[in-house]
Amino acid sequence: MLLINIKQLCGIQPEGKFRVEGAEMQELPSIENAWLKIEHGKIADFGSMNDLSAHQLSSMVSGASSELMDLKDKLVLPTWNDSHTHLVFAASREEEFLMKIQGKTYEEITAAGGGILNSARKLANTSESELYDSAAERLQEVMKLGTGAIEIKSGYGLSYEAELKMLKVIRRLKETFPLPVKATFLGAHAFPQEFKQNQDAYLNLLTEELLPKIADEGLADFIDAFCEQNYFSIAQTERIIEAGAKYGLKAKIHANQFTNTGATQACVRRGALSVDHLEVTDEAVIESLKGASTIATLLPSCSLFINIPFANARGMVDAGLGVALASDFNPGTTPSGNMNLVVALACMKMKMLPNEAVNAATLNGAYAMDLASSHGSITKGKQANLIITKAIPSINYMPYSFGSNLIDKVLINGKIV
Ligand SMILES: N=CN[C@@H](CCC(=O)O)C(=O)O
Ligand SMILES: [Zn+2]
Repeated sequence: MLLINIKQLCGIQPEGKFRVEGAEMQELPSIENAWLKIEHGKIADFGSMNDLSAHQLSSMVSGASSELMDLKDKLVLPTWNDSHTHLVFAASREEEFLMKIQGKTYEEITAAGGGILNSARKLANTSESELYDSAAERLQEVMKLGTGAIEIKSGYGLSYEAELKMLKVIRRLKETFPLPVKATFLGAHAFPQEFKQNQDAYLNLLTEELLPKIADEGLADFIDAFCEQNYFSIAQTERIIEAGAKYGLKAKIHANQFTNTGATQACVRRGALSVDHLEVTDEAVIESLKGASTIATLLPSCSLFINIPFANARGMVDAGLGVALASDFNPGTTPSGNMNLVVALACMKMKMLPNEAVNAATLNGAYAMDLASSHGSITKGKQANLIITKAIPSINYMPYSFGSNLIDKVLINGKIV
């Protein structure tokens, strides 16, 4: 396939560049009036139309005659890489939405029988095939909205059987969809009612029974815990991280969503791949991330939906950190997997410049899923997972015109989805 007359080819990075940080995030290296060639699902080559002689162009075009796209006035960029979702769930929770509109907080809704345990009750009575069908529908929808790689967590099972059921659904999504799907084991999402007074027994179930089984069947790529007051303490989270590490699972941890009690610092010390949320932070949190391999993953749609602070993206990037953006798609705090909205919110509510937000949602999102060697930028040899926009004036127009769908086509491995 050959794409020609691309108004702007955005997000070009050299091989070996796996994330962008600090001031570098403002750069979105691009070529105007570009071409790009796809072979075997990968980016084979690209360049400026201006550097092609008429002869070179005509021989390239005749070689690619089967699939030639003339993209005058359209932009091409890497697909969004959504590194934090809970896309497998049994049912929506719009009853909680009404409580929220009436002024109840997330904690109050949870205390009234909502929250994660509400989703777990619903999932316990839903079959694997029903779960697969609804998740597949959501995944198809977000792919069309530009998502070209995704992480999906368990965590609405909270029992031996139901956690495995969720992870098997994710495995089937991996097998049936063309985009990379990374599975994260989030058994430590909330304590089931029967373990509330015996938390150690639940941790034993997770680390001594479930983890060996999950590792044996290759059902997870990462491990996660909800490190928060009334959920998992720092010590419990550390135990989860260490247990995962024994089986080669890197940690991606829910941290600093509602309180700032040292969760991020503990995860950085233990070499987590990412710390996610970070709505409530201070200078010490930012300081702990400097020079770390751990990336901060920010979820602005969650802040919008449950009305909590937006993460201090500006402070983080100005301090030299790299940040990733993700959707947090889940039925409770973020019933949307639309990464275009995430990018727009990052600009409107977190003071990120459009170039920074695009980098955060593409290359840095890939980094947060260990996918940056194959995804996240326009680089020869990477997978041709690309967004082709409609005719728009500039990349800035994407977050600016936040209510419109500006995507014309999405290519995954060079094929239109
Ligand atoms: N904070 C923890 N987990 C989810 C919400 C889970 C739920 O309410 O169902 C989140 O990332 O926001
Ligand atoms: Zn989450």
